Amino acid sequence: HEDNLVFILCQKELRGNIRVHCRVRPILHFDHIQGSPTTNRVHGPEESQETVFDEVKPLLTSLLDGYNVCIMAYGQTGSGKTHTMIGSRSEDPTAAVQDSQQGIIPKAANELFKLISEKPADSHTVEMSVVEVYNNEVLDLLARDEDGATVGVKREVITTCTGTSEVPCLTYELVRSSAEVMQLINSVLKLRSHSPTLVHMDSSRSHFIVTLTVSSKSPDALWWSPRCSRAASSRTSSPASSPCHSPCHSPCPSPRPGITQPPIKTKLQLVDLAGSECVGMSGVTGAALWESSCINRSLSALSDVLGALVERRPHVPYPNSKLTHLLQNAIGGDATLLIMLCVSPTQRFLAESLQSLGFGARARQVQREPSRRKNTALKMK
Ligand SMILES: Nc1ncnc2c1ncn2[C@@H]1O[C@H](COP(=O)(O)OP(=O)(O)OP(=O)(O)O)[C@@H](O)[C@H]1O
Repeated sequence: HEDNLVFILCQKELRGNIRVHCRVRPILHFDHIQGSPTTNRVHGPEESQETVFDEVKPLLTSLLDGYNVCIMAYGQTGSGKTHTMIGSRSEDPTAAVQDSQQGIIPKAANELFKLISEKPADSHTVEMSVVEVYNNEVLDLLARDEDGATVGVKREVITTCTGTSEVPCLTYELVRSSAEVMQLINSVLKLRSHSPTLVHMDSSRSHFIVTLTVSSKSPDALWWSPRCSRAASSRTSSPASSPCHSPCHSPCPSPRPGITQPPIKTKLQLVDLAGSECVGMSGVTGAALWESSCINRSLSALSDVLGALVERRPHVPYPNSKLTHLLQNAIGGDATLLIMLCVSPTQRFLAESLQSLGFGARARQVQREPSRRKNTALKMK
């Protein structure tokens, strides 16, 4: 069809270890798509949520094997990032989303708890945090007011003495099932900023980051009922981390030093980025224009970070934006990182689609240390 694009993706250098998939959202009169090695995988418009998730599923196994994992959706506004990460929302917010319409986050939570159920009882606990980065501020979406209602509370990102980034006082909630994960996400999604634009009537104006921290006891510690889990059964602040600057952090005590090992913690970060936007096309003004400018600046900071990593520069500008500072451990650290590029294959969005593919190509050129396993003794039958 003359209005649509056929993507012919080609790439000279494929040297990095960041995986990049491209998802093309369906449009009317779509003919066909050709994929090639710019990305590790191209998901055509006809591919279901299930098929997309099949590619992601093995990462959940590696999470339980001791690797940090980050899955991030990137793309222009309206290209299908929220559809890919969370899934289609029904008109009726109280209605359950059909399995076939669920995105990566609910499916990943489901798979994670399925895998945990196959492990020895009480060997794993999962805590969850949810933040949004809105107008370059980090908001803790699980923080509650005195009536118990979730309210976005501003938090800072700091660099710890080990050079990693950390959010002191971030709220973590213990979750025991994928239903609990989705209940919490649905309760905070209403806090996420949305605005109508000329390109997308329900455009997300913030980056949305769900983190599931899995604590796994080493096999020799299974007899031990950890005091940490007692703390985690109520609401906690920053228990999953070791921020040396965090005033809220109280390290989990080892009950018998020298005999048991503390639990190993691995993180699954699921990121629905706000969409890059050409303000001329989206027609935003006033507060929405400021939001767009913050979104575009943070995405360009993300691209700068990738550029610095590609060139192996001694200084990587993570602190230039709250988004990159927050994602520092996943982008430059030891996490297995999958970027899902979302594109709308129409002539009208050619420049945005090329920009997204350029971002993906840059990510593919980053050569990082191979993902590191937290503890080789972790694998439990
Ligand atoms: N692969 C797909 N299959 C079916 N519908 C899709 C697909 N991708 C996107 N859509 C639909 O397109 C619309 C826009 O998608 P979505 O809200 O996910 O965009 P977005 O990239 O998150 O936008 P923004 O950055 O502005 O928030 C939604 O109605 C969504 O259901």
